[in-house]
Order: sequence, then C-alpha cells, then structure tokens
Amino acid sequence: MAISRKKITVVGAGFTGATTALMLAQKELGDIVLLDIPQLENPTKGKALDMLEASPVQGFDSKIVGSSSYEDAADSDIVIITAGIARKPGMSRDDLVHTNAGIITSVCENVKKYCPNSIVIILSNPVDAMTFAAFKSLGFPKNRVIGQSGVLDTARYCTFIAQELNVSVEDVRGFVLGGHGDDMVPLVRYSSVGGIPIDTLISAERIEAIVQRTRVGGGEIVNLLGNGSAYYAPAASLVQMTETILKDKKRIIPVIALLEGEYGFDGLFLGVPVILGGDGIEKIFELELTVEEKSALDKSADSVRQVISVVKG
Ligand SMILES: NC(=O)C1=CN([C@@H]2O[C@H](COP(=O)(O)OP(=O)(O)OC[C@H]3O[C@@H](n4cnc5c(N)ncnc54)[C@H](O)[C@@H]3O)[C@@H](O)[C@H]2O)C=CC1
Ligand SMILES: O=C([O-])CC(=O)C(=O)O
Repeated sequence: MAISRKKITVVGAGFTGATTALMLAQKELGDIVLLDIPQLENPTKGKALDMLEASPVQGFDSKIVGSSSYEDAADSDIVIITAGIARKPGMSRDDLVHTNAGIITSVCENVKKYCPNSIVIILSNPVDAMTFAAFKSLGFPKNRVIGQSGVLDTARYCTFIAQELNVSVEDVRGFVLGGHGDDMVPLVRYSSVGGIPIDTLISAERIEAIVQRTRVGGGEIVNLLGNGSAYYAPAASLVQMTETILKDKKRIIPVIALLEGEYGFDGLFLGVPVILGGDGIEKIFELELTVEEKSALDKSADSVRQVISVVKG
C-alpha cells in the first residue's frame, strides 16, 4: 500500500494562520491547505504560492495551496482554526466572543461536512469558549476537539523564567493551567530548571512578577503591536500540537479539553495537562492541587464559564 502524506488545513490565512502554514511546511508535517473567505481568495493563494516558492531555498517538500473552498480541504487529517477577528489595545479577548462565535460555527459546519474524521485544533479567541462552540457544531468526540492556550502560555512563562536566570530555555519546565485569560494559573510548584524547583532559585517576589507577566502576556504583545495580537509564538504552539498528534508522540502538554468531572468541573472547556497523541486528547491528568491553587483555578473557571454562557445564549 502506498504511504500518503498527511493533509493539514489551516482555516484563516491572517497573521497566525499564514505563519502556522509556513512553519508546518518547514517541518514537512504534511501538505497544507490555507483557507480564507472568498473575498480574500487571491491574497490567500498569493500567500500560499509565496511560501511554496520558499521551498526550494529551504529544502522542504510540503505542498501549500491557498483556497476559499472547503472542497480543497476535504479529508484533512488535522484542521487548525485561526479564523476570526483579533483584539486591539484596550480590548479583552472576551470582547471578540460574538463575532468569533458566528465565524467558528460556520467554519465548523464545513469542517464537519468535508473533514469528518479530522482532529480539530482551535486558536480563535476567546479560545476556551470558541472550543466549546466548535465542539457543539462539529459533534465530534471530545478527544478530537482541542483548544490551544497552554502551550503558548507555558512558553511565555518558561521564556520569562529562562530570562530571569539567564539559562537555556531547553532546561525550563513548567505549565499553566486554566482558561486563556488574565486569571490563568501558572503552577509554580510544578516548575523547575534542570530538575531544580524554581522556588529554590528565584525569590518569591520575582516569581510573582513572572506569574503576573505570564497572565497578561498576550496583552503585552497586543500593546506593543498596536494593531493585532501575537502570531509567532501562537503559530509555534499550533505546530507543536500538530506534530505531537501526527507523530503520535504522546507528549504531556496543556491543552483546552472538555472536562467531565476532572478538577471538579463538568461540561467545561479548560486548559489542563493531557497526553496528546494520534487519537488527539488521549488522557487528562488530574493533578493534586493545594487549596490556593484550586481556588485560583476555580476563579479562572468562573471567568471561562461566563464567556461560554454567552455562546450558549
Ligand atoms: N488561543 C491563542 O492562544 C491565540 C488566539 N489568537 C486568536 O486567533 C485569531 C486569529 O488571529 P490573527 O491570525 O492574528 O488574526 P488575523 O485578522 O490576522 O486573521 C484572521 C483571518 O481569519 C479570516 N476569517 C474571518 N472569517 C473567516 C471565515 N469565516 N472563514 C475563513 N477565514 C475567516 C480573516 O479573513 C483573516 O484573514 C484571533 O481571534 C486571535 O485572537 C491569536 C493568538 C493566540
Ligand atoms: O492576546 C491575544 O489577544 C492573543 C492571544 O490570545 C495571545 O497572544 O495570548
């Protein structure tokens, strides 16, 4: 039997979508369809062609096509959804909920029709609520509907820890639990550098500053950019999730998953550590939390619940 390449569709060819497509191709994770609305068909085709023309220089053999037709996306193994509006300075992610819920629902109706066996990764904000909206309109099993927040939030947290200690980012471990908002919960107790707990290396005051900077990390970039939000680190995060799934690596990373009793939440989408592999979310880890950690997670869950209630209507 011939071995075929994997097919990955990226919906939304804006800053995050286009950057993700290029990074996926550079890693040769599959052939890529970059998809946007019909009004932007030519620019989308142009971006895809421009990326393809980088392939002889960079030596990758992934094909990249731009399109506005879901027929081109048919039977994708992975669908990454970045479609929607991004926030500008002065806005919260939750301000995007009405517009983006409509977009996610219409995108997912097509994904359901054309890519019924795909694993779907959602980026669009407010991402916990958009993952819920996608789950509702896709009707896929919960292991195949995954939101991206924890990889990015953890990447920011680890960046700041490495900067603080002037050590390699490769040796920093940690993760962030909860919703993708200012109440997210970086777990200091589970964070280490080269296996050494960070609270033995960094003062409590500096750790608190790092935790706080992580929580508002998206806003820091929004304020610097002035007209949009982060896209390099978000794209890198989507690529890590895609690679983990397509290579069935079974990495333990935080993603937005449907909780059905874990951490005391039922029917809520929230960022938690999972095993990510060929079946998508293969297992959710339920960590023991201190009273303080659980109450921080409860606060974050409350914020997410409020935005999800807007989507539920
Ligand atoms: N979860 C996370 O960690 C992150 C989430 N985001 C979110 O990702 C989303 C995209 O951000 P950017 O790429 O920077 O925005 P962008 O504005 O550069 O690109 C969005 C693209 O979506 C397209 N689009 C809109 N409706 C569509 C539809 N129905 N079908 C197909 N495409 C459609 C637009 O035409 C546009 O090209 C935003 O909601 C942003 O807040 C961004 C970074 C991190
Ligand atoms: O901040 C935003 O609006 C985009 C995002 O989610 C992030 O960069 O974390």
